[in-house]
Amino acid sequence: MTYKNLDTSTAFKTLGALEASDLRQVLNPERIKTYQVKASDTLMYNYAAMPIDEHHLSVLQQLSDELQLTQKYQALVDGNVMNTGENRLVLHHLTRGQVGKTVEADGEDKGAFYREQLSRIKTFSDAVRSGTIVGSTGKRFTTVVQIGIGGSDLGPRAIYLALKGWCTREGIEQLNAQFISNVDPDDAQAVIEQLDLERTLFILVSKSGTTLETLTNRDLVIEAIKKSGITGIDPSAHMVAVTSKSSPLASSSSVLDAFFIDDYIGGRYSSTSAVGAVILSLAYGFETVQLFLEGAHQADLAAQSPKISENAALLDALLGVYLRNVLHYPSTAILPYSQALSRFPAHLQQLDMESNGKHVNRDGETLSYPTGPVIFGEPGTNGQHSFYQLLHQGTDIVPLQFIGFSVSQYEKDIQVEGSSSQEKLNANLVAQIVAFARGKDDTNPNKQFCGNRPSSLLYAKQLNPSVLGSLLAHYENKVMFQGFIWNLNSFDQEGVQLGKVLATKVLNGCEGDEVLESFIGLL
Ligand SMILES: O=P(O)(O)OC[C@H]1O[C@](O)(CO)[C@@H](O)[C@@H]1O
Repeated sequence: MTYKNLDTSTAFKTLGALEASDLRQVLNPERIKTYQVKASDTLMYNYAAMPIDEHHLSVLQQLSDELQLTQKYQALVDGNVMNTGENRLVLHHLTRGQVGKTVEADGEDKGAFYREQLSRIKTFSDAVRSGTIVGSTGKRFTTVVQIGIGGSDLGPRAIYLALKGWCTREGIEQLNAQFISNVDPDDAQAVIEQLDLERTLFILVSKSGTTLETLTNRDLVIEAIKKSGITGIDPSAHMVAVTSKSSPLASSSSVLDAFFIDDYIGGRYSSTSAVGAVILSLAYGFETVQLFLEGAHQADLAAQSPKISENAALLDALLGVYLRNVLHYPSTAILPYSQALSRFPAHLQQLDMESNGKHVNRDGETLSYPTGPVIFGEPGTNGQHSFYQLLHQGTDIVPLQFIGFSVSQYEKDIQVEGSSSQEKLNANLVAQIVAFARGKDDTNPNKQFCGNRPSSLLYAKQLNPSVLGSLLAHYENKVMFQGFIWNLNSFDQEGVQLGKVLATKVLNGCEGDEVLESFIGLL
């Protein structure tokens, strides 16, 4: 297998010479029906509103073949060292099923290790949910609070919120879940204020076991429990850990139990490991976790096909690179028309920007082309009343990724003026795609919409655990393929270190406790 920079590729040069399709002209019903690929059995990727035609597609296929993108994916799932910066395997796919070969590392079968953790999570969460395991004062747990940051917060929080409505309508018994992430003491305090501590189980999540924010928040919570004045309450009976076996947390005796991941699961790729599974299983039950993992596994299997006509993640990745490196668009907006996905753009922000926000290739050589775009987003229709003005009429073109569902989660809706709220939501979704693509002429330049603004659509019937799993894995695989295309290592994050080092310097007494004083003191 060969690794090479994008700008040395023959197919990329051919791609650059093609003229982009004009979306004001090309969007038609036939194209909408045919320009789509299954991301899994339940999730579709539609690219009718992308500025490309059959010619571009055939060159994108050549680009994929030339850069051996699916072979690289196969190498990854087969257990090769793909995180070259940290000399690690990349195994998050194994947390939801077997895509490649059996992987042996650290003297064990890694698939068996992740399955064993899942089985322990099932046993533990069943016991908590049934009341077999109770708090230190004998009361049943009704609330779980995840303490973690970055990948130990964003993905789990996004998936928890994404499934609440579905689980409620299904009648699934639920434990309430809350999250503490920021080292800002107000974040923890706002959560603690609302808790019945006797009925609360904290989940301390840190792969490294050394993250300053998480350890500080743990201590803050322990202090709050100790100071609560509740007779007989024991903080260690109200806390479990999710960490790696080599972390300092693993040997801590001050937790009720510990569940493990390892160095081969990157934080932003850890939602389907114990990092996401513990809270999801406690809150919604293990069956919900299983459905979620199966959906993710389906998308992983679909990502193996070398044909872009069968591989939505691969095609989404290639089209994203076309927009970024040929049309030079610097950002991408994620626009879920689903309130349940309110934190999903924030998760994708970390996934994409921490993975592919790199300026050197996997061999450490400086790249001469742009890599990962800036990612941002909000659910529709809220975003429409906020930043869509710039998207429609601003001077930058921002590619858009819409996400939509036919049926709401609670399935409770009313008709107002002849339509339901869900119909209004989806009417807005498709109206936006057409408005961005086609624009509108007007004699008043202020009311002119230039159009020709690209978008794609991921859609399914309803946001359920399996669809959510597919959606999550689709994006993980898209980001991975883009990393291969740009010849990056998408699995380390050295860019977050410098700020941590300088903050520690300030804390170690470098200078002052006022913001400006410490700022000057660092120079
Ligand atoms: O799970 P940990 O080790 O506490 O790390 C939390 C987060 O910190 C980061 O390393 C960035 O600082 C992320 O990649 C990670 O998700």
